[in-house]
Amino acid sequence: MMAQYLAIKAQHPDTLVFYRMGDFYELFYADAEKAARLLDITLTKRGQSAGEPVVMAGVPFHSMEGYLARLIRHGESVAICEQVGDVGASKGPVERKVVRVVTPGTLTDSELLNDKSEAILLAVHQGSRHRLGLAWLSVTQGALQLAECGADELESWVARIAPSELLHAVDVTPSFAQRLQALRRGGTACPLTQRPEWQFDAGLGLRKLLEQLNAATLEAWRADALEHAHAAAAALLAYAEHTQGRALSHVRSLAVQRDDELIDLPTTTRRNLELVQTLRGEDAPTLFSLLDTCMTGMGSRMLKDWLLAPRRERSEAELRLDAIARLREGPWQGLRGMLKGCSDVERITARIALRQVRPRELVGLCQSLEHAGALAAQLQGQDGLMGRLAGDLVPPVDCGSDLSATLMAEPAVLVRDGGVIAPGHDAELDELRAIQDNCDGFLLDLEGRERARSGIANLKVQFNKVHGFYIEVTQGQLDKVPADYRRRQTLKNAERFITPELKAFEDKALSAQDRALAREKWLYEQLLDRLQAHVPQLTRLARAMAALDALCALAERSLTLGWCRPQFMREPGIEIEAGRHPVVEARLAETQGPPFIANDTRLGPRQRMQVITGPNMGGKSTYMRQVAIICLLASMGSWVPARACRLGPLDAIHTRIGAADDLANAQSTFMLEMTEAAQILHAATPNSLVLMDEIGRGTSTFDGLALASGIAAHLHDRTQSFTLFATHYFELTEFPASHHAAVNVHVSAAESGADIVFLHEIQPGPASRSYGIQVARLAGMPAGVVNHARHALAALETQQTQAREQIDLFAPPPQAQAPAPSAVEAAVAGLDPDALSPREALDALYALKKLAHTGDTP
Ligand SMILES: Nc1ncnc2c1ncn2[C@@H]1O[C@H](COP(=O)(O)OP(=O)(O)OP(=O)(O)O)[C@@H](O)[C@H]1O
Repeated sequence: MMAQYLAIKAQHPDTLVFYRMGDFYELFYADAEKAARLLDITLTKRGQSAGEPVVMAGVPFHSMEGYLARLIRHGESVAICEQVGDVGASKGPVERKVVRVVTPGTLTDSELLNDKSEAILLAVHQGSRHRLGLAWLSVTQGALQLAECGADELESWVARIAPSELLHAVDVTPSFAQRLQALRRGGTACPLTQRPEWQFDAGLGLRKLLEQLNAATLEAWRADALEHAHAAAAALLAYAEHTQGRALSHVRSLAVQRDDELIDLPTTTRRNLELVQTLRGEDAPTLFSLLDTCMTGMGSRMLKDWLLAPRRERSEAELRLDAIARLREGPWQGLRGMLKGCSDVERITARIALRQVRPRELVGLCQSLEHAGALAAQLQGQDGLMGRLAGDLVPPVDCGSDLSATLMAEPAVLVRDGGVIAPGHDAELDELRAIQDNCDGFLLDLEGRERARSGIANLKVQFNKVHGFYIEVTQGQLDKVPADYRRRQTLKNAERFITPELKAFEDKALSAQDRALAREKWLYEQLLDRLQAHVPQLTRLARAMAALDALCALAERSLTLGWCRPQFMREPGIEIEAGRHPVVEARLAETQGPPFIANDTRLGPRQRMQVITGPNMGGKSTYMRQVAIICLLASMGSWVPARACRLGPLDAIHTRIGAADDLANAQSTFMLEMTEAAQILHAATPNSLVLMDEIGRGTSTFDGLALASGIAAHLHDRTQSFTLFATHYFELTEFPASHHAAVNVHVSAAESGADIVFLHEIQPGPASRSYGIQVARLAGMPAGVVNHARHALAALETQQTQAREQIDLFAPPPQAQAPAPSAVEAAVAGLDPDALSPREALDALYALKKLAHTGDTP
């Protein structure tokens, strides 16, 4: 057995092998030690192999899911090795095989997956000339995606794709290896899995893609020239198939992502805007947690996808806005009622294709198909997006009826336990089940008949596990035993017999159970075969259901939270009337705090930059974020928290807000701040929205102020992005005076005695002062400290007014002075070749040579 185990283990060196032995999965040696540590299970030693005791640890097969989930969370992969041969069929151990490999990126079990997010497997291929090929896939979604990018863009792509596992070739260049390690350290950490180099082969990838999509060329997807991505796809598909132990017949769609098609949302932006995670790394309250009132997991996943990958092109967003407008008018509540009981059709469909689906999931699918039919009927006659969804929601013909006719209404959890196939579906199964059910009746009947035949009144027909069925006759009655009784066993006071009739019954009854189980398994496989044909249509249906769910959630949000429909315009600009920050507003409402104060925003070609000043706690960050969030919501096709909103073209949202020390990457707060700012200055365009919050505060005042002014000038003059620039440097309020497209605004505050009241209103003009000391007082700073600070402030202010010298922070730097000519240059300039004799020319040449050598004047 150990030889068999070691042979299997050799094929899965980096994976924990769960080796099935009876009711347990056992792990051996290093695997056992690792599992014992991660799962807190007992390590034992048994027997000997090659002279050493065998170290092992096991988990019961029926609670495997829980253990698997914990291992996957630790980034481990597990190969599940089952007994596939018949016990006792051959000599030696039962044949065993790895039936599938569970890895973080290829999970399909509903118990192991988070229903609000996808497990995504990403393969990255290092191509030539610093280009990378990317291919990714969610096995449960069955949608392949390809992209190519520059090597330095890897991090932002990985952040956007958010993979659960990343594949790369064993041999990569040192610089690429460094990038991969940086990913591991960064916020986008995911397990890295190495695959053999030869699996990243472009030709192989192209062939596999064509096969998968059943197409002759990839032109229709504009993917035919993406060689690096083909290479990544080759490794991706090979690995996914390897883990599932079969081909992925449900993977039939392909999309190519080009970085100029999506609105760029760098990692920092996702983090700073708290789109799906708070700054502390929690799931709520975030923009997504506020938006997500979906009824199904697949709806939530689609909504998240819309939020994180908004398109620059607006036609799809317009369709969604139209659909939300329709839903608001009436049907959203009814539709949500129908969506409520629906199962995760998307994941169930993938599990059908992978033949891993469980009976109860299919019953769930059957009910969901009824709902889908009802939803389709409700949407009948609509045009636009809703019409498209209505078409896709029509269930495949006969699929539901087949499921309901084949399966019991409440089947057992696992097919191998039996009790899954409905009575009346299969005559043979019914007969086998009848034998089991009729057992008691038959025995009573036989007992009666035998008593009458033999005249033995206390004769009993019984069953035990060791001896099977028998007729028991007590000692005193043995002389009445009929001639066809055969002795089976002798006890002290009785004899046990068997008759040909009882023997025949025994054979039938005992085998009936096994045969019924085998028959059920076979019938279930037949059902799976029939369902394969419906997989493409079920996939479309699932996507439509998810989209409808997401749209209904957005319609509900827009009504409940009082949002408006945004308008897109061709001209550049961001115009928001009475905009609000939805998450801050919701939190204030929850805590019964003061109402949220709405603010207007008007940015356009003539007014591209707002320099925002005002007290701490005044609401600067909230205001800036709300503008970004409103732009993002509009771009994904959602209504927005405002009274009106008009939005011009948008290609990116960049943010530089606050600074958390990135100790893991050994970057100081200031270094990080400057790195992020530099990235923005390089990447932003006139169609980008840039939020800069208190840039420069991480260093000394003069350095900080000088840098902040330089950055503001660059954004204004060079990149010309739409910029919200919040600052505590009052000096920067002079910026708009010399920069035509910049204006001052401030968040208002009022003083009442020594206290300060925040009005949270954005008003034109610069703030008059900063109120830092009042805010500190509000925060509970000891009176002594506040008093000290007041005096110090007064002293500093007087000193500054006296010493103040008018410095023009924003004047362009003087041209660097042209360097003085070198000694050689000066000597050459003094020569007139026409006036030199050959001898003088030769002398001059020697002199120059010497000069160049010593740097001396001749
Ligand atoms: N428009 C608003 N209406 C009501 N309350 C608001 C508004 N804006 C901000 N607030 C409240 O004020 C708090 C502080 O806001 P915010 O963090 O935006 O201030 P800030 O000016 O950026 O402060 P700092 O300069 O210290 O970073 C918020 O948590 C919120 O509770």
